[in-house]
Amino acid sequence: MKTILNHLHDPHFNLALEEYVLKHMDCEEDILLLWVNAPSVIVGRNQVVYGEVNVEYCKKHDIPIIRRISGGGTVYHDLGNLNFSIISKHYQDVLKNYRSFTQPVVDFLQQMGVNASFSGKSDLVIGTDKFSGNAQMYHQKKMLHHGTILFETNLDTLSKVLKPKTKDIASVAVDSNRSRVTNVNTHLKTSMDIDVFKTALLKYWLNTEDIQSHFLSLCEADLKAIEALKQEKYLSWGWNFGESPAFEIQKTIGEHALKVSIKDGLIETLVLTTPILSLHFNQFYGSRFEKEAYELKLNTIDASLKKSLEPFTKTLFE
Ligand SMILES: Nc1ncnc2c1ncn2[C@@H]1O[C@H](COP(=O)(O)OC(=O)CCCC[C@@H]2CCSS2)[C@@H](O)[C@H]1O
Repeated sequence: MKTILNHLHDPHFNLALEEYVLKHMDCEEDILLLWVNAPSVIVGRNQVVYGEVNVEYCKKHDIPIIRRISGGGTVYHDLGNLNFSIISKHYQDVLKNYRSFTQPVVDFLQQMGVNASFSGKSDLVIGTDKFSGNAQMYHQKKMLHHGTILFETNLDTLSKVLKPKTKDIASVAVDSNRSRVTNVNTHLKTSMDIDVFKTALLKYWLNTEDIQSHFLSLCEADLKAIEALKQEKYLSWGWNFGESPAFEIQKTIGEHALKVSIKDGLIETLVLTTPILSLHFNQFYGSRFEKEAYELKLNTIDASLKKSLEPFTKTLFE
C-alpha cells in the first residue's frame, strides 16, 4: 500500500486531489490518503443542496458547500474530522466492500480500547452513535472508497449546518441518513490531538513504523492539474449547485403558496397561488436559484407583484 502525504486543509484542493488520484494515477498497489479539511459541507453527488444544508448559515460563516463525486449523504468537516480515502484496483462485491475497507479503522480503534463497530450499510459506530460515514465510486475498474472519522469535530456547528429532513422539497434526489453522532476522542482513555491520531492510524494501516518507504509523490504537472480541477470544478457554482437533481420547493404563508421548480440549479417555473388566482412569474425563468440572484430579479418586477412575493424571500432560501 502506498500513501500521499497531504497536510493541506483546503477542501476544494483536497477533493480535487482525491479525484485526480482516482482518475489519473496508475498504481498496482492501493493508495491511502489521510486528510483533514477546514470547515466545509460535503454533499453527495446526487443531492439537492437546499434540502440538506443551511445555505444561509454557511454563507454567513464562510463555510463552503462542495459536491463530491461519490453518492450518499451530506457530512460536515472541520479540523477535528479525519478523512480517509483508498483508491484500489482490488475489490470484491459491493456489500462486503464497505466492511473490508473500513475494517482497519475498526481494528485500530479496538486495540486502543474503543468499542467501534460496523453498522448498517456503510457506517461505523461506537455503541449506537455514528462517528464515520462512508461512500464509494467506481471509475474504470478502480474503486474509490472514502470515509470520515469524527475525532474532535465541533458537533454544535455540525448540527447547525445540516438541515433536518424537510417536506418542502420534492425530488428524486438522495436523502441523507441523519444519525446521532459522537467524537472518537471522547472515548479514548488518554486524549490526543488529531495529528498524533492521524500518524498512528497511518502507521497501523501501512503496518510499519517506516511510513516514508510507502510515500508516493506528486510532480509539478500533477499539482498543476489538481489546481486546475479545483478551480474549474470544485470552486464552481456549476458543479456545486448546477449539477443538482431537479427539484420543486414549496412554501406556504397563510393562504398563499409559492411553488418553484428548479432544473440544473436554474429556475424553470415560479408560481404564486392565492385563494383567487395563480400567478406565473416568467421573469425568473433561467435565473440561478440562490438568494442574491432572486433578489436582483425581484427588484426588476412591478411593485405590486413584488409585494406579493417578498414575504417568501427569507423562507425560500433558509
Ligand atoms: N463528518 C461526519 N462523520 C460522520 N457522520 C457525520 C459527519 N457529518 C455528519 N454526519 C452524520 O451523518 C449523516 C449523513 O449520513 P449519510 O449516510 O447519509 O452520508 C454519509 O455518511 C456520507 C459519507 C461521505 C464520506 C466522504 C468521505 C470524504 S469526503 S465525504 C448526517 O446527517 C449526520 O447525522
